[in-house]
Amino acid sequence: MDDQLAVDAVDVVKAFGSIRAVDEITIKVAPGEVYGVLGPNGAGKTTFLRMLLGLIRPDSGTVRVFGRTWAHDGIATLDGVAGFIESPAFYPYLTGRQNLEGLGLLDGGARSGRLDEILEVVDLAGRADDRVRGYSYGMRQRLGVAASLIREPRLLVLDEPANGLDPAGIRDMRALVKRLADSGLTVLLSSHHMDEVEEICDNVTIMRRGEVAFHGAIAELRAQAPDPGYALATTDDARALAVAGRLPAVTATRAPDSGLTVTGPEDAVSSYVADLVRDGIRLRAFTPTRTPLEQLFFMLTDTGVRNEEVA
Ligand SMILES: Nc1ncnc2c1ncn2[C@@H]1O[C@H](COP(=O)(O)OP(=O)(O)OP(=O)(O)O)[C@@H](O)[C@H]1O
Repeated sequence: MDDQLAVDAVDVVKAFGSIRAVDEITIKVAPGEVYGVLGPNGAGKTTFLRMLLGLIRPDSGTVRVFGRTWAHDGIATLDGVAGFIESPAFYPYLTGRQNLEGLGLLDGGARSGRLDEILEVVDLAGRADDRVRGYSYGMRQRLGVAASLIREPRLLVLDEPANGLDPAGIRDMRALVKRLADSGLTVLLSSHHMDEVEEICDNVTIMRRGEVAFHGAIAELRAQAPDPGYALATTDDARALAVAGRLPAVTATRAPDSGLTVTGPEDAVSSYVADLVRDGIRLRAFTPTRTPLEQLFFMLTDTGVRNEEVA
């Protein structure tokens, strides 16, 4: 049964000196799913992905990819696996297509028409004959995905593919991963931003200092998320606090600098705002702080929980 899994990593440990970068991690990825490995800087995501790509070996535990292990199958473990760690490197003075042709030759030559298909999928067909020197960072990242696709993998491993991209670049990368998943490819990607993965991943593992802080479906994670939080500034914050005191579902506290931090279910917060307006208190600012999922992510990974009262 487990041979059917794209990734079946069990109790994997990897230490660098005294640092247990990956500490008994178990991750199982079914074929065809998009799986997210999330965590703040230094959580161990890249170390785990490097083990999947065969760049380093685990100290203990087993990493099976489509049923194969390094101990038993050696280099064949990587059949059907492709991806990149950090940013891919290309020859800037060659075009995107020439770079892919060169990489294709290293792999024994891509089949005829394959490069055109790939360039279409990564949305670079119109720029394929421009030099990479003129590509945006987002285009280079997509060319990196294109390079991985030459080998016609069944599993694509991407380390923080949206890192360093602007919002449009993030949107394009997300759309690309969705297209690849729709074509049946299994994708395992890492990220340190909840909002990058929540729309595209079926399941996630959230890592904290090498260990699993959460493991399961995004829907399950949503169910555990706290109420949303808002930054509020009014013409009379003292009275606004008093109004909140009358509403059991809403919590308002003074923010460290100025204004108030308000948390509560969306409906209750809407009623609170209506009460403020009715009492003649005007709003100067009312902005969401973090989405509930982001808030949960920060709580699970102990990284800078700003709104303690949400916990
Ligand atoms: N080759 C190495 N030698 C020594 N320590 C390492 C090595 N690779 C990783 N580490 C350490 O292992 C821990 C996990 O690092 P890793 O790069 O896997 O985290 P990450 O979650 O990918 O973080 P980031 O988002 O910053 O890439 C860190 O403390 C890191 O300093």
